[in-house]
Amino acid sequence: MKVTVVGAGAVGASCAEYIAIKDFASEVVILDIKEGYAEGKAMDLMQTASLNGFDTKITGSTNDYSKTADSHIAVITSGIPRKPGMTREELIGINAGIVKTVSSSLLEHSPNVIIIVVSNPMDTMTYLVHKTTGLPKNRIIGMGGALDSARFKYRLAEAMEAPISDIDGMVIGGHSDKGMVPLTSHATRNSIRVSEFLSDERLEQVAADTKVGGATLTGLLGTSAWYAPGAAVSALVQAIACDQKKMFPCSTMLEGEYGLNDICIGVPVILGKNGIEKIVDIPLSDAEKAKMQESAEGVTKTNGLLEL
Ligand SMILES: NC(=O)c1ccc[n+]([C@@H]2O[C@H](COP(=O)([O-])OP(=O)(O)OC[C@H]3O[C@@H](n4cnc5c(N)ncnc54)[C@H](O)[C@@H]3O)[C@@H](O)[C@H]2O)c1
Ligand SMILES: O=C(O)C[C@H](O)C(=O)O
Repeated sequence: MKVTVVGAGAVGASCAEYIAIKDFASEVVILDIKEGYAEGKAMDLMQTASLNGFDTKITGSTNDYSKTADSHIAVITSGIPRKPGMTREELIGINAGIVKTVSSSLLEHSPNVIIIVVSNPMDTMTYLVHKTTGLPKNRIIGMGGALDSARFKYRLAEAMEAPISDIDGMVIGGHSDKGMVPLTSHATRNSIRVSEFLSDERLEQVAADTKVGGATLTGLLGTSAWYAPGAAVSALVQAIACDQKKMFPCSTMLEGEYGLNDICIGVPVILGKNGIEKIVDIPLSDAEKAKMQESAEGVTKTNGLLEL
């Protein structure tokens, strides 16, 4: 199983590291446009192999896509991250051009590849890859919901003073400060609804903190986060590579599901060897439906900025 990670920056390197440590891929190619950068990251990571006990071969490439040939899965992390005070949507001007060029270069050398889009604004970048590559929808996956759900579980565990392994919960909707829809009424601690443990006010605070999870970290770090994003991407890559049939919220092209059409937005999907093998269309409460609709309007507005 060969995996390519485009962008050797913070998220790309973190994701390559987690993939290697889990040791399920035979090869990870990291590619970056910056001369020598991907080669350097690959060499540094390879020098952790004997310490961390993995056999995955990691190689680097300065913009030479022939080295990515016949990849099964490719992750696009190339592009600029936001700075404190910015929204993800503000990145569209630079990142759209990068994502368009990168996806077409990947496909030249790996016509059967499954693409995971990470660059922001992620839902719109996922839509762009659909519109410009014409790939079947199961092979284009936007990563956002897996990360947002991990942050939701972190905030729930914090509020309940519970171990995170006790918590289950999911965030759907757009991967944006305003567009996320944490499914608070479905979240549980060992199958008991979290509303049994937390007041409505505390749950609202958890949801609010979850939605600005990325912005909070950007404020603290001066650039956006990478450990949890890298871990979230590696979980999706593993689900596909190992045909796990695991469910994650991912940005996918909707054709009527959740009452939405011609939009990529986060909903639960089953991931296996074919990429997105099923969209799980769960019933939402009226309040959740309204939030999902509002989120979709935000994503559609950003999609309107694309030059297609
Ligand atoms: N979807 C998510 O949940 C999520 C999470 C975290 C970050 N992100 C996004 O991921 C992107 C990367 O974030 P980061 O922190 O790793 O940024 P970074 O600046 O650390 O790394 C980006 C890398 O992309 C490279 N690059 C730029 N243009 C390229 C091209 N045409 N081809 C190949 N490489 C190119 C740069 O040289 C750089 O090394 C940002 O857009 C960020 O907003 C998304
Ligand atoms: O917050 C960002 O801009 C990066 C990413 O989307 C995140 O949620 O960490």
